[in-house]
Amino acid sequence: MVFNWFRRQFSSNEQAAPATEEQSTATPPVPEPTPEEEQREPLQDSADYLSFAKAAYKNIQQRQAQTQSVVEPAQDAATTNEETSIEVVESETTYSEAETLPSEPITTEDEPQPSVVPESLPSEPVTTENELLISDEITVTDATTESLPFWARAEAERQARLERLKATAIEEPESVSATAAETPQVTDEALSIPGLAFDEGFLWSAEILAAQGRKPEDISIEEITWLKKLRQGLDKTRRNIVNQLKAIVGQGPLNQAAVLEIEALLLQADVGVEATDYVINALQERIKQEALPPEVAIAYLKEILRDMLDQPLKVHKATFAPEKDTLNIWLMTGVNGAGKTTTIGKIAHIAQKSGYKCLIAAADTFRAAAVEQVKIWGSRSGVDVIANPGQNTDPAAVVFDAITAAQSRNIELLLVDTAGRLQNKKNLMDELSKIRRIVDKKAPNAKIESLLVLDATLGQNGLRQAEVFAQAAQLSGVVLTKLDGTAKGGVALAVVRQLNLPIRFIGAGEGIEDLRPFSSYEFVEALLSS
Ligand SMILES: Nc1nc2c(ncn2[C@@H]2O[C@H](COP(=O)(O)OP(=O)(O)OP(=O)(O)O)[C@@H](O)[C@H]2O)c(=O)[nH]1
Repeated sequence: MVFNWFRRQFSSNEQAAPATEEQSTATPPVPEPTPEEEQREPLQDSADYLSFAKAAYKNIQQRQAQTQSVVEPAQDAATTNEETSIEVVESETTYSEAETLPSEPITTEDEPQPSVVPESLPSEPVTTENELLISDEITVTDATTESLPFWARAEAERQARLERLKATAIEEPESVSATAAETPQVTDEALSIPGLAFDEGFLWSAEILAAQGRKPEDISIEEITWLKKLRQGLDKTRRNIVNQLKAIVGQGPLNQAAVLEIEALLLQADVGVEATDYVINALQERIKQEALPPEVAIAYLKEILRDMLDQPLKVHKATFAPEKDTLNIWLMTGVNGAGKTTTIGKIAHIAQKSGYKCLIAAADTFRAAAVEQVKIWGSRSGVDVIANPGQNTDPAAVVFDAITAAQSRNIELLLVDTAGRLQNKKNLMDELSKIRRIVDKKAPNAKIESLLVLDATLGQNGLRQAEVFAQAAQLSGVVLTKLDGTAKGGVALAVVRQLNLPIRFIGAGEGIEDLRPFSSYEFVEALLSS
């Protein structure tokens, strides 16, 4: 099964067979609600959301069952970090701008087949009739929960819902299982697909996807897994600011004193002065018009944060995906330790799984260890690496060889790991602009992107570094890494506000699956969710 992360669309025909070029080319961009979806009544209350989650869960179970019957279970090497054998092409070119560039392509081995990795498969056969027998109606919250502020009430309702889920076992209708009589009493385990429990995280993730107009049958296990990881990754930030924020907002109509408390909280979360001023001014403008009850205040705050995160998309293109059947070259910049190499491995992994032919250029030749590290990530993601064996060799030569190899192999996405040292701005700028000149000369028709990899745990310090790169590298976006490692996830707002660059991907863990395309809606919901 190919899930195209860059398009966030899971089309049923891909389910039948690995996505072909045409299918994955045909997959529509990130799901804008279709006309019928726009007409569809938005889900109203938690009963709707529960039905949606139940339908989504059942669909995932059915897809797993179909996959199980078609494909032998296969370990996803990338997720078990087993290293698959890949080709490391040693590039011998020495390159100076004075010389004419060598023309003949490098001889290449057969392209290793991209690993189509079926998802991990459930153990027990699952049938289509399996119904999660959960009472659809949600019991009206009792008096105790009524007295809670709205966000705590939602939590209490969710807990009640979860208890209800646990209390109602799945009963296999007689027709479904010949051995129904011997079927042991269904326990909690039946409520979960291996690796995907029907739990609070699932319900929250399904709600987020439903609110974006998705249909239950479109929900994929990959998206649910990522949303759960994103929310978990933002736990530190949420605990740090959100509970205080909701306590402030929950006291009643938002007033001037509360707004000042919010200002202190945002600064504490590394949102930065510029972004904080923007949020506070927007809130103050709004409370001049009307006193905001808690749930309205939180909803309005979410809207302000989303608008701020989407601001750069007025200048930069909204969707960020490699163009199919053409050479895309993504230059990855950032200081050492920001997570560049890890990010290259993660992007290579989702590119492979999304049906793109990918190649990596190890052009950060300053440290031999950095080249070795890129090779390790290449083997984890099953993507070949073009590297130069020499110590401290010319990065431009590696880029040249990598483009030659990419062109001869019809590669669609070439990821270039560039130097990250900030020894001084001039050297950095010279090196990056030289690489850019080669790319423009050697691959004039390629789609070029230049991404800054930024360590979220550095907070405002990271931003000062980012400003140097922003001048040197003609950046078209940011990859924000280590969100799981900081209580200052607010730095995402500062990045966007101060650099006016869109966040394109976020990293929330050291594993190869811990990076996904950025969605402002999902980020803000994970940040402010109860
Ligand atoms: N917790 C967490 N750790 C991360 C994340 N991304 C990268 N790391 C870790 O950060 C450290 C640095 O990552 P690298 O990819 O080596 O950083 P780099 O920018 O390539 O640094 P150099 O290799 O020195 O150029 C490694 O230990 C990674 O495992 C993330 O999203 N979360």
